[in-house]
Amino acid sequence: MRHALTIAGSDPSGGAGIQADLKTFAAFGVYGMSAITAATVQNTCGVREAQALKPGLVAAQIGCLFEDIRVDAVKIGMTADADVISAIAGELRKHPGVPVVLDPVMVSTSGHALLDPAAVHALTRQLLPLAALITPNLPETTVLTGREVRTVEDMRTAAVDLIALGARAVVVKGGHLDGDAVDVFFDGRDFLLLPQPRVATRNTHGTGCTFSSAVAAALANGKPLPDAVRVAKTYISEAIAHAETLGHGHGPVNHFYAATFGSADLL
Ligand SMILES: Nc1ncnc2c1ncn2[C@@H]1O[C@H](COP(=O)(O)OP(=O)(O)O)[C@@H](O)[C@H]1O
Ligand SMILES: Cc1ncc(COP(=O)(O)OP(=O)(O)O)c(N)n1
Repeated sequence: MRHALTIAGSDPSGGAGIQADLKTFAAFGVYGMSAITAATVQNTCGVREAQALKPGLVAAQIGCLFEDIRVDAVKIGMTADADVISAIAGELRKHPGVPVVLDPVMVSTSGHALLDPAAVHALTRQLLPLAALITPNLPETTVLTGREVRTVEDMRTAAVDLIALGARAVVVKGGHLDGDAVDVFFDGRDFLLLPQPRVATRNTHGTGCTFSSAVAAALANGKPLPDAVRVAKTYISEAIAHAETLGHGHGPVNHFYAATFGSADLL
């Protein structure tokens, strides 16, 4: 069995953050571990509060897992602030062979900051170079590149900018586009467009977390990066298409459906 580690914030409602990541790892038959960066108070209606853990505690969680259990892939989600980012980078630099998927989580759908805006520089300088793949959504791509991104053509241009910034490969996610949900993969050489019809649903809580942890799980299972991205896109598309309404706001996606009746290519 392969093993993956998520370094992310906790979502007590179970739709996003480490809870979504661990559900995704299980769907891919991957043993999941977690290092918590922050506690949030949130439900399907939004994030009310978030508090970062002490950086030393974040580093200690990561360190003690690597000491004990082989880690085949890492996913990074909410990093909260610059000190936590330095702590994560310090630990991951000790394990350069492990593929890292960085989801540069900045703001929740409900508009609550999940990353101190002053920490964007630390994220770009310290975490981006460690990542095999980064997976920004459109607003995060704008923050990282300074470029307004509205169309698939803008996404391609921004992907080139992100490689120039030091990313090894990127998926610019198109969940915030008008029209189809097209994601753009670029590894500095080849582009891969991942189109899917937009599902008309409110239940999109945790879609970015689920997508990035699906890529990490597929990498842990030994898939090459482009295949990992393709299977992750299939997984999130199935999980969104079959999401059931839960709570009063944006409900979670359906991991059970995607794992059981979705792509046969997860393992
Ligand atoms: N309504 C939707 N229908 C189909 N796919 C979607 C929908 N919303 C998001 N996606 C897909 O979910 C994944 C996460 O994208 P996005 O919502 O942009 O991330 P984030 O949650 O980080 O904002 C991407 O693959 C995106 O294309
Ligand atoms: C703890 C925690 N981490 C990340 C998010 C954001 O989740 P994401 O999948 O990027 O998008 P939305 O759910 O905000 O659409 C979160 N809410 N909580």
